[in-house]
Amino acid sequence: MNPVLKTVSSSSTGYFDEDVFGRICDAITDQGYIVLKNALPLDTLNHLFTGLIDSNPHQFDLAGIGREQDFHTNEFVRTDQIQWLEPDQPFASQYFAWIEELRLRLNRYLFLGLFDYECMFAHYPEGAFYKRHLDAFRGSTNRRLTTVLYLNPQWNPEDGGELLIYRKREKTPIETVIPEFGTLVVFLSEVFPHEVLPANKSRFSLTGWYRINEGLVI
Ligand SMILES: O=C(O)CCC(=O)C(=O)O
Ligand SMILES: [Fe+2]
Repeated sequence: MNPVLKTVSSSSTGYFDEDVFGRICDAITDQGYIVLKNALPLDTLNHLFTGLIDSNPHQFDLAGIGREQDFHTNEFVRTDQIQWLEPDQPFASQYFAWIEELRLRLNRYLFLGLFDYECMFAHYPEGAFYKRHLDAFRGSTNRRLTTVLYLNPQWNPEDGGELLIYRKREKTPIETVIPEFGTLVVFLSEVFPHEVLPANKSRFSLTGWYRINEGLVI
């Protein structure tokens, strides 16, 4: 093997950067979250972006709060639109392979017991927002780890749309994330309140959750 490639392992769909997985596992252990630029291969990002721009905007539904019987929309809390992603969509296969590899590492090193993963494209039209919230839904604790991947080429700081991450009961954010193409955020879903500020143009993210295998706690 080429020594330059020694920290890179291959999969059926591409190459995994061991260093990136190690940094995510370390950060989740030490501080519960991480913000990383260019964590995923460019090829994987480009496939997702192609899938996103090919998708029919009418397939985006107004996002709701809560799940199943608890589901309702509330324009005072969030005004984004969403579309769930399925693993059998070809443009998403590399992404799901990467996510699965990360799941295995997190379980191996952190014993998180992550069982599966669900994700959605979210479209925030100009002016859309999502007020401060926690991702673990009321009545359910099975979302354990959140991932947010941004797919906005040529995003400038003055375009707004930042993700603010807080510690519970604190008003000053610990992180202000600019939603630039390729930036990935991973955090413990029940631990970090966060919010999306309005942007002055369309903003796209791919948000997902690793879940543990627990039933609803009602
Ligand atoms: O798009 C983002 O920056 C975060 C979205 C979010 O918090 C959510 O969908 O729960
Ligand atoms: Fe969220």
